[in-house]
Amino acid sequence: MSLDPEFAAALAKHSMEIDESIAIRLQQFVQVMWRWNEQLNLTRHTTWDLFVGRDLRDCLQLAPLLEAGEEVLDLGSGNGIPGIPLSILRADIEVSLAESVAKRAGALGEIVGELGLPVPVYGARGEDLLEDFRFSTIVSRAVGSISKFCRWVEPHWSSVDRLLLIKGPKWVEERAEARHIGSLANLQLRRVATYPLGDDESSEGVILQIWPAGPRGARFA
Ligand SMILES: C[S@@+](CC[C@H](N)C(=O)[O-])C[C@H]1O[C@@H](n2cnc3c(N)ncnc32)[C@H](O)[C@@H]1O
Repeated sequence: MSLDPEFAAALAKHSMEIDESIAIRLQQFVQVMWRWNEQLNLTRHTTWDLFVGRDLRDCLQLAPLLEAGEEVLDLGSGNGIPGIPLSILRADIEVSLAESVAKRAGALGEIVGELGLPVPVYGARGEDLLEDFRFSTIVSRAVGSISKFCRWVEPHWSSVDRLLLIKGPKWVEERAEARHIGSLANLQLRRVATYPLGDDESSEGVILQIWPAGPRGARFA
């Protein structure tokens, strides 16, 4: 398989340099996911420019924040973003996907199967998985507000070290709300990446790291 010229053009337009073998794996993912998108509502990003400018941009910002050997859960994976690109970009981490809508989880299982990726897919609410499984990092995009995440994970901090949440410009209001209602008590929050979103240079994406205050979270402080 060779690189689709429109994908190559979008990568060049957004100044992203990616090893060709990795780009081809990403292309396979997108093509299979877009096929499933004809039956299920998985994404509105159905051009290479939107995939690269929005989805891949977020994944490329997230990937270097993970350490080798991490066990990562993508909570609310939906169309597989960020979890599937992450597993392609970082073969040295273990990625699992949680998706609560059964049809979408089924499609994700078919997608990772077709791509031959070692990525377990759980048709379940991500927070419920924390009863039985441990993950070093939960990653997530477009699933819930900061306070909602804090509430979901609050009983399970013994099963996860930190959250890395991909957020758009509304993160500041979400943080204010979370502080106001006390969701961030006993937690630390730090912005660990900031980057321009798409063509709109005035709009920023961020990645927020949230972890327990005190000795347990000392290595992130
Ligand atoms: C808007 S989509 C986002 C999909 C993808 N992460 C993205 O960024 O494009 C949110 C997905 O999260 C799923 N979801 C919401 N709450 C969840 C939870 N607690 N556990 C697992 N999946 C959840 C929804 O079913 C939906 O498929």
